[in-house]
Amino acid sequence: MQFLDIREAGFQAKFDAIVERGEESGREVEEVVLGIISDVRKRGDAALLEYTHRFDRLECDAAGLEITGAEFEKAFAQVDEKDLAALKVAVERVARFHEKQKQQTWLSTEETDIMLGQKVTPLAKVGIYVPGGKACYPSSVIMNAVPAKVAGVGEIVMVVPTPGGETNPHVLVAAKLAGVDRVFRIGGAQAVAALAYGTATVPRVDKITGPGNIYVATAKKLVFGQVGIDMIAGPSEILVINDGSGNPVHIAADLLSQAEHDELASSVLITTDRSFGEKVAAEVERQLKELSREAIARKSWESFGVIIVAGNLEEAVAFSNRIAPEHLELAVENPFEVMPLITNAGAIFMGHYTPEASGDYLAGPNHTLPTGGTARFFSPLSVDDFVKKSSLIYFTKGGLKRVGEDVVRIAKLEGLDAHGRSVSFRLED
Ligand SMILES: NC(=O)c1ccc[n+]([C@@H]2O[C@H](COP(=O)([O-])OP(=O)(O)OC[C@H]3O[C@@H](n4cnc5c(N)ncnc54)[C@H](O)[C@@H]3O)[C@@H](O)[C@H]2O)c1
Ligand SMILES: N[C@H](CO)Cc1c[nH]c[nH+]1
Ligand SMILES: [Zn+2]
Repeated sequence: MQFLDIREAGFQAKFDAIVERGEESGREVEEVVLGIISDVRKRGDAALLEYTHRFDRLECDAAGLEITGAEFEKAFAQVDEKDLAALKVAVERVARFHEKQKQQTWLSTEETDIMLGQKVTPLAKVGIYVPGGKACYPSSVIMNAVPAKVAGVGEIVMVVPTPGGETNPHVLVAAKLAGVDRVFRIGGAQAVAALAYGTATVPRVDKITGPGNIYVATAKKLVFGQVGIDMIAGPSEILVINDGSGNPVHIAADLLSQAEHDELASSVLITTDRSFGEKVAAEVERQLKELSREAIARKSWESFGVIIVAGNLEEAVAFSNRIAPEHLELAVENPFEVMPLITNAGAIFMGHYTPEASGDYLAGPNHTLPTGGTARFFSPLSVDDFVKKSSLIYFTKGGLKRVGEDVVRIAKLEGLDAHGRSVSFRLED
């Protein structure tokens, strides 16, 4: 972990290194992932099975890649009643939030002789990636499938790695509750390639959404164009802005909540109070020892954990905006005063009683969020990701007469005669 002060010599260089976190290793991963994608594209199921064996230690034939009805039934029998109820609460709250995002087809009749609008069409087939390498994520099933369902997607195909062939029953139950149509036990870059290009067993989809580790995030970036993608949602990140108020025990727990996801996860605290920062640093050390995933969280904290002491809240906000974190906690006295100053963040958690984990599971907004500074231009996963829009244009004869001459004029400016004639012929009618 690095403990930095904005006023210390060399701060800027150290800060820039934080912002550029992982760029070097990113290039190496890209080479590996490119190889996997082109292999799956060329050899289909045969390559998919080989990589699944190599990375997930799962040996089966192509038919064995799809989860069967009997496996879903077994999963429901294994799940505790209270756990099932909690998953249902999450589905219900996430659905209620995403219902508000739904957009309708519209036609404007502002002009009596011209009608303009937008037709909203759900995607026919989407692939949702549910991570499963180092942890199981029933919550990611819900966060991806529910908005797809709300949007009216025709078919939802889910992929999830099952290391050692262990299928997590909560993941399967969540898939059923959220309305997933088919589930394949594959993961990593090979699963993304299979969904992008299709194999004899795995259907090709129109868009791939969902979070994953650096291999998954890189694969999605590389297949973009062949298939739609939602965003780059890679290793988790949290940044906490603090003004000295609140409880260091809580903030340490919040920082570790993201560190425990992945050795590549990053946790940053920017505080205006040095002694608060020191207390959080000590508390993180104490809490690390209590975690079942201590090894992962410790590696992440040692490599990408940072505590920064800022001169004031404005300074803290400016640095946060440059980092553009996936999750931003405003652990300050008046979060609603700070929130308008935030320009780059995937999700903003406000106040001392809104731990980031509330959003991971069931607050309602999506937990699939942009990472690696991409919150500068990406938004959280939403219903919008599962629809496409077509423009609607209708001219009456009068409408064309009213604006047609200007069309002809602009066509002339571009030297495109046929364009102009397609209008002028009609004007002569
Ligand atoms: N940004 C978000 O919205 C969000 C949400 C949830 C989780 N996450 C992140 O998702 C990730 C989940 O990671 P995970 O590892 O548990 O599961 P994962 O499913 O993302 O990755 C597992 C797969 O990675 C591939 N892989 C692992 N090592 C490899 C190697 N050396 N070469 C090639 N491929 C390799 C394998 O194919 C394996 O199946 C974490 O980084 C977590 O922070 C992000
Ligand atoms: N924090 C993750 C997004 O970066 C989402 C998640 C799922 N389960 C727990 N956390
Ligand atoms: Zn989390």
